[in-house]
Amino acid sequence: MPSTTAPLDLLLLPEWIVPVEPAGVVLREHALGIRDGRIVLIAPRAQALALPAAERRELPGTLLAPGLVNAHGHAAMSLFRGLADDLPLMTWLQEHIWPAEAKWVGEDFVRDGTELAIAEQLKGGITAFSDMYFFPEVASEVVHRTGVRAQITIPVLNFPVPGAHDTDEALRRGLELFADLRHHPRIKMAFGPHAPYTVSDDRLERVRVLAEQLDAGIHMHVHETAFEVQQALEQSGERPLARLARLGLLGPRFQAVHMTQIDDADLSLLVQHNASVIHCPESNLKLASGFCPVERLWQAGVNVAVGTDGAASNNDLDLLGETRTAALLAKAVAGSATALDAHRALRMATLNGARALGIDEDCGSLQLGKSADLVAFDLSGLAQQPVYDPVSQLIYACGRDCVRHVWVGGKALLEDGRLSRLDEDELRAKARAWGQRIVGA
Ligand SMILES: CSC[C@H]1O[C@@H](n2cnc3c(O)ncnc32)[C@H](O)[C@@H]1O
Ligand SMILES: [Zn+2]
Repeated sequence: MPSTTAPLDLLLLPEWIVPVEPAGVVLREHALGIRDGRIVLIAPRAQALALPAAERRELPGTLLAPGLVNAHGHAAMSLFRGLADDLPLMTWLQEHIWPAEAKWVGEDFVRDGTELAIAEQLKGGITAFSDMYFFPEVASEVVHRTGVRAQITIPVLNFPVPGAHDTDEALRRGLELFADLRHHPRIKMAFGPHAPYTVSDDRLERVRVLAEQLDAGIHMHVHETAFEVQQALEQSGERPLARLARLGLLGPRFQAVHMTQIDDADLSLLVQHNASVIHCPESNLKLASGFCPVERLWQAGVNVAVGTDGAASNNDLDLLGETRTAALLAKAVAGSATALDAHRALRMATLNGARALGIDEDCGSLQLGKSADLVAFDLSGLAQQPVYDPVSQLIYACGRDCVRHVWVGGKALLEDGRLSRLDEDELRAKARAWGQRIVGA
């Protein structure tokens, strides 16, 4: 337990604090204190100002919230942003993205692409993200170095992938990484079988056994399109989610990404196994994949988180914008304007994401003892006036330009909109050089 007497390292004095848990609360005239990277105080301003603190930071006009959690993405695909637009999923994947990955994805690509993605995400208020890509050892090194928090997944597919000739090699290397990072304070390893249509039963069974042994998450694209479900029914007579349930993969650690197709039996399986759904509305819209019935899931008690997917299908890593899209789309899909209100939308983008990734003991809400993973949004701009409900303003009237400061584990990674550990000019130059190589080839 944090000491109650030692001086605070940092006392933040924003206009509003939105802890997310308890739900619906907005604190005014309050302060948040940090010691040793953890939240140790949330108290009325006057009371907090009486306490000793190494640094006090007035944040007038800002809303302090938990850092956003991007629960699904392919970080290094930031270097493929805009490479193949306006195509349906399977054409996009099979005719454009997989050939490009076979040609370009190596350690340097993953290092540079992941750095670019982390920079973009921090500038958008994201303090934790899930990464489902290749060379996880390279991605995790970048996460370690840049100070952000992440779930890194081990790729599992039926065919060779960049960085692994086969599943044996991918799992062997992945397990080494699990062991190396077992006690890392900010990196959590998980398994990333790509999708039901690219991973065989025997491979899925190996993933299940290993995930059980290691108490690790399983992160997978599932029911992304109606075509995926239809094809599985034609080939085997079984829906993909039902197959995963039969193979024993579903459980509280299972993270089903997309789920645009949900019948009553699918919903029962998700509820029964306490699995999470990760909703990626903009990728689903752009690839015309379908609509995830978020309100129906929420009302049934399913944990729904939100993700951007990769920058090649979105085309940005803007979780605040994604959450706004999710809130608007949920109303259209449910046929009800009360679906996914602003407070629940923020919860989906923070605590639900942390819960899906199994890191909610550490982050996702502003509660005593949790890591100080925070974002300060500036609501003083003209486009945010007047402020009746700061959470409504955040979800419906703010863009990434409102993100002022970001802390992870109490360390400032974005200060006044500037990255403290990454050089933007260098990132821009590297990204442009990759773009020139890729289009010039
Ligand atoms: C080890 S998984 C990485 C693999 O997934 C591909 N990918 C990116 N976005 C999607 C998507 O929306 N559906 C299915 N597959 C996707 C990515 O290009 C990598 O090959
Ligand atoms: Zn994806």
